[in-house]
Amino acid sequence: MRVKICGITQPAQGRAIAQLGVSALGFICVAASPRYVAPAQIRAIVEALPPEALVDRVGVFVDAPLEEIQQVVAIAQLTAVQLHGNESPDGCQRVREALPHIELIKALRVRDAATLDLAHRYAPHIDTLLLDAYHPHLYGGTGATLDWAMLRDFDPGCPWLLAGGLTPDNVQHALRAAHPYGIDLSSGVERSPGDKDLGLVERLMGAIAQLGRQESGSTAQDDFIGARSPENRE
Ligand SMILES: O=C(O)c1ccccc1N[C@@H]1O[C@H](COP(=O)(O)O)[C@@H](O)[C@H]1O
Repeated sequence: MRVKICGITQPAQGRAIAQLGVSALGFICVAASPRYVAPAQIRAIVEALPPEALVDRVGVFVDAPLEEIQQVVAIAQLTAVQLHGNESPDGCQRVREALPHIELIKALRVRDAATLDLAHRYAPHIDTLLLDAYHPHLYGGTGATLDWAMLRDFDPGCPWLLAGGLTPDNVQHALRAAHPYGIDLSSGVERSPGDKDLGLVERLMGAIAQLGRQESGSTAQDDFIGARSPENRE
């Protein structure tokens, strides 16, 4: 199970969260968000990560120009880009061609079942799909949940991440209902926007490991936690 914790703003918290065994850290590159971090600050967080922590570094953008995305990737040493706005499949393809070695994640904000039908149009142009809850005024980090039952058989044709209002308390319920290859959390593991609660991240990892043990009948958590970006582009 790939676990991405998004909205990291502080080097010490990025480092501590990486040491808890998450697969990816997310950085909000959207100036209007209370979780915004400037590229130089992301770089400082990345440089503070323990060298042994193999953690993906994801920049989150909303309808940003390609040149801006390229600049931030270079300055901040990102390994992945998450497009969280109204980017089209063609727009995703342009980012993919400009940044061929960077994982491309496209977020769809799910308003109803019709949004899920769009997924197949994106799959050929991206590495990973992410489903977040729809909010009329905000792009993300809202804490609103999806209808997980609707996602029971969801298969977009590429790996997908479940986001939207996940917490240590509801993650097992969500993962029994839907079957993503990974999850993404922001507000469910923080004290206030951008200030992560390490205790909640620890509880989250415990809840996922417990579910993995229950489902496999094993005592090892490694099979269930820790997958990094999909190697599906060769
Ligand atoms: O977190 C933000 O402020 C944000 C701003 C703009 C686009 C995306 C943003 N966050 C993404 O929101 C989802 C889920 O958040 P939550 O767990 O419901 O709080 C996650 O994918 C973040 O990357």
